[in-house]
Amino acid sequence: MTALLSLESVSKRFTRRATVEECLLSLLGRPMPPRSVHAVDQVSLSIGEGEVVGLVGESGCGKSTLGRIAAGLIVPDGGSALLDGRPVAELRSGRVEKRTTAVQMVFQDPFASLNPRMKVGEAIAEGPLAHGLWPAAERSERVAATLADVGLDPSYAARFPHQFSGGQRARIGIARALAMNPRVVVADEALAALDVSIQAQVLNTFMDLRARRGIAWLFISHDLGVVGHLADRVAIMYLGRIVEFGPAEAVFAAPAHPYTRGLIEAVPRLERRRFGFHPVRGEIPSPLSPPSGCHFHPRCPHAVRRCREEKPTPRQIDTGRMVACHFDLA
Ligand SMILES: Nc1ncnc2c1ncn2[C@@H]1O[C@H](COP(=O)(O)OP(=O)(O)OP(=O)(O)O)[C@@H](O)[C@H]1O
Repeated sequence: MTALLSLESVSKRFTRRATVEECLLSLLGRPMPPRSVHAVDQVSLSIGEGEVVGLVGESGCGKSTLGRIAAGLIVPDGGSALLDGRPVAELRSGRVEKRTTAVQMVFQDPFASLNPRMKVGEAIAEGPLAHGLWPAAERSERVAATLADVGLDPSYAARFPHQFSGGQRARIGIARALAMNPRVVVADEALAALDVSIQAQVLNTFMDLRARRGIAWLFISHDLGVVGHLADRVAIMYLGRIVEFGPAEAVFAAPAHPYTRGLIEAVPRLERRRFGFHPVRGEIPSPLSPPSGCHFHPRCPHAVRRCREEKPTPRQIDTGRMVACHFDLA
């Protein structure tokens, strides 16, 4: 499949300020803890037209940062994010000056960014009117059609944010993104706050939209079970790096990375045979001081000395499948 959106070896570091306590302790001779986080470390990923790619990993592994780079909201320190071969964001003095409207983002709580006094119809129309994507005269019809697209009654346009349930809010978040007529939507934990039954309904909306509108999705979640229902291909991320990537069915049927195996073992809802893999043990290490070599080695049941010393180079194991592990664990 030809890539519509491609991330090519993108990296992003964040530096935080030292706290007052850290400064005082350093005056007393205590070493300063690291202040720089390598949130995304040379990640390459592509999404084809109308494709759903799931991006999975534990909290803090860099999923949101990667999603924001894909949407042009964050400038990577290195590498590039391209839509149809063109940068998703134009920069001036290292800051985003202009970004494409063709990649939109949906967040876990889309209402956090909404003015509580603004009617939902106004909130949906705000972006497309500002970008000249809708003729002002067609505003009401366009809002109504967008609400209908996500399974909501067009009369909801006149209501205020607080009048909606969690599932409806999630749909309105999707509607705001759809109003921009995107080719790719980055959904960042868009279902995480919802009850399981509501999640299933909103998932159906995603699938329906994909079938009708041919939109590609980068679907970010810590929940492999949810991603398993939706994604064509899946990327597994661990401490800033993609450790496994491939067609979702193939990855779930025969996961090649010990971390993927551990995640699958931990998902009760996946209606798959149990593999007898080791569940992921221990806590995710601090991204401020990640382990040497393969970042996963302290939690890996197969780790040997080489894993502590050498960063695994991603390698192809099958058509369209990649794993970053020194060993063939099959
Ligand atoms: N603006 C920022 N400034 C400083 N550090 C940041 C910033 N944004 C993210 N980070 C750090 O980068 C790392 C990756 O964060 P990110 O939010 O991308 O991970 P995530 O996998 O999406 O986590 P979660 O699921 O908890 O949102 C974390 O250590 C986080 O603390």
